[in-house]
Amino acid sequence: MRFGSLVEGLDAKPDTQASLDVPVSGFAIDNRKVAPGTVFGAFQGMRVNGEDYIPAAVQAGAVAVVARPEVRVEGAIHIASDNPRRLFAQLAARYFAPFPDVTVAVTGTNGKTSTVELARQLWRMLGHHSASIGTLGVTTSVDQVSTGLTTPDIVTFLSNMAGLKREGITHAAFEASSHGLAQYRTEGLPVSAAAFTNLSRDHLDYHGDMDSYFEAKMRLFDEVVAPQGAAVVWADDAWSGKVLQRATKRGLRVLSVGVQGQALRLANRTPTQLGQTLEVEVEGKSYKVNLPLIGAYQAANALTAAGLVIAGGEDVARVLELLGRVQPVRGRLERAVITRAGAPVYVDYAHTPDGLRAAIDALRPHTRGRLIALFGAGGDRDAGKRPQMGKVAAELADHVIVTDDNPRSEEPSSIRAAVMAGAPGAEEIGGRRAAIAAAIAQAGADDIVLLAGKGHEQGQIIGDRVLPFDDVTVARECAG
Ligand SMILES: CC(=O)N[C@H]1[C@@H](OP(=O)(O)OP(=O)(O)OC[C@H]2O[C@@H](n3ccc(=O)[nH]c3=O)[C@H](O)[C@@H]2O)O[C@H](CO)[C@@H](O)[C@@H]1O[C@H](C)C(=O)N[C@@H](C)C(=O)N[C@H](CCC(=O)O)C(=O)O
Ligand SMILES: Nc1ncnc2c1ncn2[C@@H]1O[C@H](COP(=O)(O)OP(=O)(O)OP(=O)(O)O)[C@@H](O)[C@H]1O
Ligand SMILES: N[C@H](CCC[C@H](N)C(=O)O)C(=O)O
Ligand SMILES: [Mg+2]
Repeated sequence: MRFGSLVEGLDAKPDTQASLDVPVSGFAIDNRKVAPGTVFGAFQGMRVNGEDYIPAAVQAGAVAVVARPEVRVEGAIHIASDNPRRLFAQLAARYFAPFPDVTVAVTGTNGKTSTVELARQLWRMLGHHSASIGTLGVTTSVDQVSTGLTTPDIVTFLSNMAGLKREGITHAAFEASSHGLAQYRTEGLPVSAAAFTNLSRDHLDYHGDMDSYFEAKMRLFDEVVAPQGAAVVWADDAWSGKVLQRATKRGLRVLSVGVQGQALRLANRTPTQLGQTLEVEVEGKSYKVNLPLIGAYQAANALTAAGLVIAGGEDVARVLELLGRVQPVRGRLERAVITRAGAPVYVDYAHTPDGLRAAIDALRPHTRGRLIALFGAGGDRDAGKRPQMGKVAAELADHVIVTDDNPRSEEPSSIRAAVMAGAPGAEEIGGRRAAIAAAIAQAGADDIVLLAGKGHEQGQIIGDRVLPFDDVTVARECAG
């Protein structure tokens, strides 16, 4: 592919008279990944300034550099833009195309992974070749490959999407995290529908305040989803009204979902032993759904996923019926083991105050005795959420154990202290294995144990080392 054809028609200003007729062999945002023929995106980051690596990228063979107009580029074409991340995404998308025919995105503080995974499963049961991209990696019905981040960088994202298309995937759902949206990591390809799950405290270390965090997420509806696209909005969140306004203003086809939803109205929800029964009203008709997942939050994610699939033209009755056959999502209210005493141990990815509330609320109807909640808070992440997580747990659980969850570069005991400050009466046990062992030893026959915060994660990040750690395995070992 020639660079000139990639730039054609885009609002891009090559500041050179040199020929644009050069072959392009790839795209990179990290100079260490530049090979001869690469287009390099030079962006100002949080940690370092990618513009400083332009000479190294050119040295390594970059043929063009996408960067701000004021930046100096020598020895390669300079494609200048005031928003280089966006332009880079547009160029890269042209290079990597084609993509799966139907692509949908999910944003929100909690529920993205569950929603994209359930959408993938629904499509598969409808007979489509489907995939999801997010925290669990790239998932198809035959494969799961981890990418490290929820929203991978733009080059990984677009090349993964193109790779899926080559494998025959026609339907793909991806998570759009607020970091990813702010950094244009998931742009360029046509997105036919976007969903909003909820908004609550997280990531304020990066976004500053809730309004900026909300705005970052709204780029999905304002800019990323296609102009003729659909917005699926969980209607029962405090921020939903604002999202609905934005989506309507953009002229999107709006499907609101939930107790206050108009398109899919949740008229009733009754927990059963292994799941829940939902009564859903659509265009005046009532449908009964036997969802084999527990928890109000998973009902919300399941209906949001159904909304995305229905927005793509699938039959309502069929989609709602298929919700009765979905599989659990890895690490989201996953039952790891039943202890010798008879207490079920659940692993969940709750890592925010709201997530913890949702996880505890989900388990409460299934608890006859005490609900024992164990969790920690991540290091080098939003510190303000720590006492709030403590407070939610202390209020809603019968016993709280505060332990470690990826301390990263921080001192584990100070993270625990910050959580403990919000959780009067909690027990502090450093070292996650010892804490899990203690929780399991304390649980009686009627009790239930919640291990929150790590879900599917396979490691404990201490300093810059990742030690193998899996809550499900450790729970089984401690219960054995
Ligand atoms: C805060 C954050 O989101 N950082 C991500 C972001 O960094 P950044 O743009 O600020 O980049 P930077 O490291 O300052 O570097 C600036 C530029 O210089 C380039 N560079 C850098 C060094 C070098 O030697 N050569 C070079 O070219 C980099 O590729 C980058 O383009 O872009 C980098 C490249 O893609 C990511 O690796 C990095 O993720 C870091 C590791 C991270 O921990 N991110 C987390 C917070 C994250 O993104 N989480 C979200 C949300 C999870 C959730 O939903 O809860 C996620 O989507 O996973
Ligand atoms: N709809 C929801 N409402 C409230 N809490 C939820 C909801 N969905 C999930 N949660 C809580 O958040 C946790 C993470 O869920 P999930 O992985 O689906 O979210 P996510 O948005 O992908 O998270 P991340 O930001 O880490 O990628 C769950 O384990 C649960 O505790
Ligand atoms: N995607 C989230 C996951 C947090 C999970 C928790 N285990 C932690 O490490 O804080 C983040 O990077 O903030
Ligand atoms: Mg996720």
